[in-house]
Amino acid sequence: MPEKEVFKLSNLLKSYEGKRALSLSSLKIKKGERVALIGPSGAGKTTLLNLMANTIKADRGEILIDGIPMTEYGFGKQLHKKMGIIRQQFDLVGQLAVIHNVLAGRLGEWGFFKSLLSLFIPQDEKVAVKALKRVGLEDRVYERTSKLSGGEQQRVALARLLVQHPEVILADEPVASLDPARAEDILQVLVKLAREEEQTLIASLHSVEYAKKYFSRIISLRAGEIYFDLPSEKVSPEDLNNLYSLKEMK
Ligand SMILES: Nc1ncnc2c1ncn2[C@@H]1O[C@H](COP(=O)(O)OP(=O)(O)OP(=O)(O)O)[C@@H](O)[C@H]1O
Repeated sequence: MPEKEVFKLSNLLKSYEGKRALSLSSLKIKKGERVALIGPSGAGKTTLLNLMANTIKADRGEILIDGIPMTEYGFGKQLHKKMGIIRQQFDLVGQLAVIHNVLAGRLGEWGFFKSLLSLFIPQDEKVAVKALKRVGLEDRVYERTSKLSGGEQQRVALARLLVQHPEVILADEPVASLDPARAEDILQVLVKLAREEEQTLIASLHSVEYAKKYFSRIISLRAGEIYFDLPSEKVSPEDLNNLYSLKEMK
């Protein structure tokens, strides 16, 4: 049986002020794949993730999610159920208790009043506590989020993802702002959770070492185009040298 494609991108073009940021003819990502996006600064990694998350629009081309055009999903609950996003800035509200930030993963499903009520009496508390247990923060549930370290805050963002339980996780530089030990720790948790939940994971990373260690497929971008797209174990030092060399840059 053929494996199911979560993403099928064709003839995509995105420019900013007339300058091409990303152009790709075809890209398919299968359900359950763990894909790392690598490449020099400005190569188009964030642009690609934002297009996949529907937070920006392409100038032309088509994105199919589970065979259905992105445009048919709109910005509603359906897409929220499908995709979760995690960024290096964590996108947490520091003044709120940890539990409220975790339960923000439910906002896409809750109506306005339930969301508002939850700020006073946390709704689905058990679900949030369970998620916090899985990321090792069960003793910080009611603490103010800003009091947590960067690594702990990123774990809160992971617990929020667990509560949201999307089919696909798009992670934009999820560990860039952490020190190397914490970065690896968070990446390990992220990959483990995605594997356990059978989620598709697509993450942009600056560390080639982590890309090779934790991801099965590496897509490299350079100057807005796919430079190579290979199983991790097939990526050679020469591929990487060429990818990051300054000489041939367009
Ligand atoms: N909002 C914007 N307005 C104008 N140009 C933009 C905008 N966002 C991105 N760009 C340009 O598009 C190109 C691709 O940027 P993008 O952020 O996708 O790269 P990246 O690979 O994620 O880089 P980095 O690793 O530094 O985060 C760059 O030339 C960038 O300057």
